[in-house]
Amino acid sequence: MEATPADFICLECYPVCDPESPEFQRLCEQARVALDRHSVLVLPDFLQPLALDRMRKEAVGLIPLAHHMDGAATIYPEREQDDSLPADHVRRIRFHTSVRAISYLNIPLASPLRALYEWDPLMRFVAALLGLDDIYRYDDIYGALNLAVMTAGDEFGWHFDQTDFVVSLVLQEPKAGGEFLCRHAIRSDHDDNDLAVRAAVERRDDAIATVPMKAGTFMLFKGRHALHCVTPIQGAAPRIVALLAYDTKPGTVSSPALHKVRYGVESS
Ligand SMILES: O=C(O)CCC(=O)C(=O)O
Ligand SMILES: [Fe+2]
Repeated sequence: MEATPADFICLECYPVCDPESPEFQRLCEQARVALDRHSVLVLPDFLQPLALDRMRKEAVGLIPLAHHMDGAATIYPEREQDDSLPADHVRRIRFHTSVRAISYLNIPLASPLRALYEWDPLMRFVAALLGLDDIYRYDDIYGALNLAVMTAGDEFGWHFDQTDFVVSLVLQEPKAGGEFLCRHAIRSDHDDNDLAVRAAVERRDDAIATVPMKAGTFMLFKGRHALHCVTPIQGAAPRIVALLAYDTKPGTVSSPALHKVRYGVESS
């Protein structure tokens, strides 16, 4: 029989289709505490080993379709640089990023990863973890679901996201490095909190969390207000992460500038 998305998940630990179960309720409580304290929830061994292997092999086969983003950007990649600020202002500092991205358009229709992203019970599970009645898949044909491949020396500079929530599924871990660092709720919609942001990027901040990105892990992250980066990859094995994006509003998409830099496409 053909596998369904439910078969891809370790249902014993993560009963995503059984919201009434005590384990589901316990996960929601764990999520509430983790997201409130750190903006990030980590569920290890979420993917079944067989599904993980299929998804990893598929991702490796798609690498030739990836766009290589290699450049420096500020922590607010969506904003125009403000030249009236001093040159060393934290909002003008550029951080290096090198990542190969495979867009949603390039993920085959029969892909198990696509099936999992487009499966409503997973989205309802993510909404429940967030304590929300409804969330929406990101409406971006390139970025809603994408694969990020990073090889030796690659890193992802400090930034904030343009989506409310992202689930990262780790398909392959590097030998070393490639850790996800994040600083919980450092800014709000009304306050950029530049002083605290500077302390974080200079690593003078005890509140920076380090997430171990082990293969099979599900990581739910609130990246719009939490500053984050990925440390340089070490070793021959690429770090491969699938990024599943969601938003509180329907119809949300990334900016043309982000499409250009991340996927190499003109979208306006
Ligand atoms: O690769 C990761 O773990 C996160 C990448 C990231 O922050 C992003 O794509 O915005
Ligand atoms: Fe990000």
